[in-house]
Amino acid sequence: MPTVTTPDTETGAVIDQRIDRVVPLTTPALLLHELPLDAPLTSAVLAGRRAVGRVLDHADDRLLVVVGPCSVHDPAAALDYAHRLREAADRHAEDLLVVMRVYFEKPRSTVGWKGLINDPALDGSGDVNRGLRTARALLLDVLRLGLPVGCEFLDPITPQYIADTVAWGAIGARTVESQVHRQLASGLSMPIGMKNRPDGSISTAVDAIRAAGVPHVFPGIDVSGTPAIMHTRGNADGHLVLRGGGGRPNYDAESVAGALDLLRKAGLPERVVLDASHANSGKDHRNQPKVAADVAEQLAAGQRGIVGIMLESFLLDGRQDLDPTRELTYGRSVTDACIGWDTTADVLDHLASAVRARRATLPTPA
Ligand SMILES: O=C[C@H](O)[C@H](O)COP(=O)(O)O
Ligand SMILES: C=C(OP(=O)(O)O)C(=O)O
Repeated sequence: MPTVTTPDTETGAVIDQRIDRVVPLTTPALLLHELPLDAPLTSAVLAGRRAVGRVLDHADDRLLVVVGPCSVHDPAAALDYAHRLREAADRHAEDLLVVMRVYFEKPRSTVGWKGLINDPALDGSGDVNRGLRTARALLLDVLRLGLPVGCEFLDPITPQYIADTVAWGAIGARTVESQVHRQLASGLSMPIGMKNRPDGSISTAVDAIRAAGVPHVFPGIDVSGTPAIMHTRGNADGHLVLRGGGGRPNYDAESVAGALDLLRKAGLPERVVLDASHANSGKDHRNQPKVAADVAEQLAAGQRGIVGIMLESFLLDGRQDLDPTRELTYGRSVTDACIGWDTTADVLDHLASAVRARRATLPTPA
């Protein structure tokens, strides 16, 4: 055995020179014990994942709709939103598979609020223990309402605390090239959407789907919170999410055809989810219905490669700044601008009728 030498830390001059303080983090097992996924909810999550998988595999001709706030900052408002979404999801169940966006981790271009898990008090105090508890409690509440949930996985540790509740996951535009995130996706139990890079590169996301599709070995934590070597099986349900980038949208028919061609050449299933927000809307929420209308037109024309759409939507339209000196407006996003509820309901109606039109283009079974 080689001798393990540790640096001389007697003077405290070697390690943690830029760590201000260290606070104990609860373990995943403790949180799962406190807020368990009971048997009916477990069945609901499994059913949600299967349903998403069937849409991705074209075994179900509905459209996956991942819709909800850009970020959750107020669990009460998110649950209020979930009640409305649940009604709409039921109404459109024949045509749309609605998954609620319940996003707790925000990747920032530079700096900014990093989401409810990181900072549940919205004031920079960073009470991650409270953030994880609040996030998990809300996820269970949304599941109890009967909605599958979707979220972005950003931190490689947090999935052990919440991933059991999630039916659809995303690796975001800023991390899609990261080996850490591709490895993580290879071990996640739900279908994972890989977003194209912020500069518009689609091939990076295609590479990510391929990388996450195979087994990996990497250091992580197990459910007890113990450091562990994770041996993954690979995620066969990886798929591309087009969100625009490099100053250009990529939801249009020509971009979709190009992306499907890229997937085919890479030997991957030809399927895309179109994000109506982010660079596809130029970050202006008023453009999201226009993007959705274009997507609806492509669906009605018979485009089967489009398996889903993402919408950033909340109770009220637009966005507001986090300002400690002012009370926040209830139901309005504190990150990207969202479409409000009434617009969302119209967009869902429009998409559902486009799915029916696409269905009508199918040859009638003999
Ligand atoms: O979806 C949310 C934002 O687009 C993402 O977190 C980046 O935001 P930022 O560019 O404002 O930091
Ligand atoms: C951050 C997000 O998107 P993107 O990674 O496409 O910027 C998001 O969907 O919240």
